[in-house]
Amino acid sequence: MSSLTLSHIEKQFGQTHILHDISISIEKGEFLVLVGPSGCGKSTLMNIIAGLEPPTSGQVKLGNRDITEVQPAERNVSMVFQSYALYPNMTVRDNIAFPLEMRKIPKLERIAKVNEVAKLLQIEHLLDRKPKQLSGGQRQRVAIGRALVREPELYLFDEPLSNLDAQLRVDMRIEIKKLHQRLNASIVYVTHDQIEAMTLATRIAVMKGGVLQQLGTPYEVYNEPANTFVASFMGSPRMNLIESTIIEMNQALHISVTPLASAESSAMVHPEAVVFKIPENRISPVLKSYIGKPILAGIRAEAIILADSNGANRPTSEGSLSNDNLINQTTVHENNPKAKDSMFEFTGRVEMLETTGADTFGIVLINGQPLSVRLEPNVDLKIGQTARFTLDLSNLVCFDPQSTSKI
Ligand SMILES: Nc1ncnc2c1ncn2[C@@H]1O[C@H](COP(=O)(O)OP(=O)(O)OP(=O)(O)O)[C@@H](O)[C@H]1O
Repeated sequence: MSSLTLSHIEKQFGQTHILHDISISIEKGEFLVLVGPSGCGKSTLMNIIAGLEPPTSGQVKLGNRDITEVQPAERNVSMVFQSYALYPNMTVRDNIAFPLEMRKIPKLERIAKVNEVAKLLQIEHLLDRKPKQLSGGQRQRVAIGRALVREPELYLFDEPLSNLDAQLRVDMRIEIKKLHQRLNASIVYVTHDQIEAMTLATRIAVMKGGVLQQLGTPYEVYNEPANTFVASFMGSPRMNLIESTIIEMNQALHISVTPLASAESSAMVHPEAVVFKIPENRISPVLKSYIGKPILAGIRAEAIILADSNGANRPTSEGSLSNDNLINQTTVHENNPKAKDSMFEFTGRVEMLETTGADTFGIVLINGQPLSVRLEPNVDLKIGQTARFTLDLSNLVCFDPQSTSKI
């Protein structure tokens, strides 16, 4: 297995600029997942790595070898396609053996390698069948087998599971993860599936419009997104981006949630300021220069939990601002010593509830702004009711509304 280095890759098709200055390095044994909206250039980048498409400029290196101009067959890279691309008239055995035959590997060695791969993928009993006698999942295994048998320096997987049904996708995802761990293979993998990206990747490259937005571990892209695009793209439901202003109060920075009145939500704009103290660990030196300025406060749905479904019977505000406005916040740790001091309570009205089985997702209005929250599956809430919620700001991410970058 080898490392892969893409340096300043540009790609134009005629006058259309598809990839802009893409530089990515992966270590030996890394599992890089490329994600991004349709048309952002993921497949074009894969094709450049495979040698199926030349870059307009830039360099591709496999280990220490510059392969930018090397023919696909000479690159020692295996690609697994979404369409499987099996030869319909050949048996499974011959399909898997094909890359070895092309390389003129002696017959006995070929047989041994095919058997070894078939055993690994548990398709030994299918070796004499033709592709049309296989299910989608079995075909995909054969396609993976054909890639494995070559023992390449790098594997490329272009949406390999997208033609499979939901259950098979999950099973194959686990198989691919196990395979990666077992072979310590270097892999570049394209997917539209968030869960695939989060569970398989050692690092994720998020692309938009041919530009690399962020390259980071699943934890980093999920918890420390580089900009609002990554924040919204990674994770379901998408990260809440709450229009707020940074204010200083009692020598501490706070977010003040901007009241947004719309025809439907005007009743839920809190009459008082809705202010939460920003935990120390979430304050970058730059954030201090935003005092008095608007920001977008990024908060994940799971950072908000139901505190009390009977919100109407609890006080909605506590404390006071120097200008005598009331603050709609209660620091939870004042009442519960076990709670973190990054936790606050607020009152919100439930606008929408959606159950997926394992979770219930809700939309709650806070100062007229919709907030996605992740709730227990059997939560006792009704649309239109007011409830108390606990908000944990320990993973708060602030964004500049103009540049959209993380502050
Ligand atoms: N051979 C080509 N000639 C001209 N334009 C092309 C060619 N191949 C791709 N494109 C364009 O390049 C852009 C990126 O395409 P690409 O297939 O790389 O995107 P993608 O991110 O893989 O999309 P999807 O997720 O839908 O597969 C698209 O606008 C596409 O129309």
